[in-house]
Amino acid sequence: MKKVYLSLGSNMGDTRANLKEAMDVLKTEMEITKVSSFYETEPVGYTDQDWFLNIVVEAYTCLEPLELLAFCQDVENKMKRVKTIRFGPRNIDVDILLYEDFSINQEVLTIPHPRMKERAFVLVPLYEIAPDLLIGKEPIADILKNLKGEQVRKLED
Ligand SMILES: Nc1ncnc2c1ncn2[C@@H]1O[C@H](COP(=O)(O)OP(=O)(O)OP(=O)(O)O)[C@@H](O)[C@H]1O
Ligand SMILES: Nc1nc2c(c(=O)[nH]1)N=C(CO)CN2
Repeated sequence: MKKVYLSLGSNMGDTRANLKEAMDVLKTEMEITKVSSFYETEPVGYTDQDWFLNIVVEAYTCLEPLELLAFCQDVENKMKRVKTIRFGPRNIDVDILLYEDFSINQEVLTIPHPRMKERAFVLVPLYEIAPDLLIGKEPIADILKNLKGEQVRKLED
């Protein structure tokens, strides 16, 4: 089993229900061992849209990296992903952040996720569940300290 971190986001429809449904489908191929709090987050990339609800999960899976990518896309397809423009509104988005200490740099799959170090909506929930994590060789705490990211608000349970 390989340890992975995934980012889930939604800003259309019942966003909390969408994230929960995505986790239920993910559980068919992985054991989810940690789930961050839910965070309301300012949109990044394309700002004229509703705030997102984001979480990060830690999970263990037998899927190889490209199988995991295809499975994340299956989850989105199963939920009939509505997606408009790049970085725009969507009912569900499932991205691979990290896969053990594996790295790959292809257009179809880049790990670590190519934009994760600039995104508070990824780093803040990730830090909550994995404060000692290294991203590449850098401690997540150091990356977060220097981040001038978008606003994120942790929701209480
Ligand atoms: N680590 C990764 N996780 C998920 N998709 C990836 C990853 N690396 C590359 N991709 C590729 O990115 C493509 C676009 O993914 P997607 O539609 O989710 O982008 P986006 O959500 O608009 O932007 P972003 O990736 O910045 O969140 C996918 O088809 C996939 O092949
Ligand atoms: N706050 C926030 N902004 C985003 C998000 C997301 O999940 N949260 N996903 C995007 C997909 O490209 C683009 N912008």
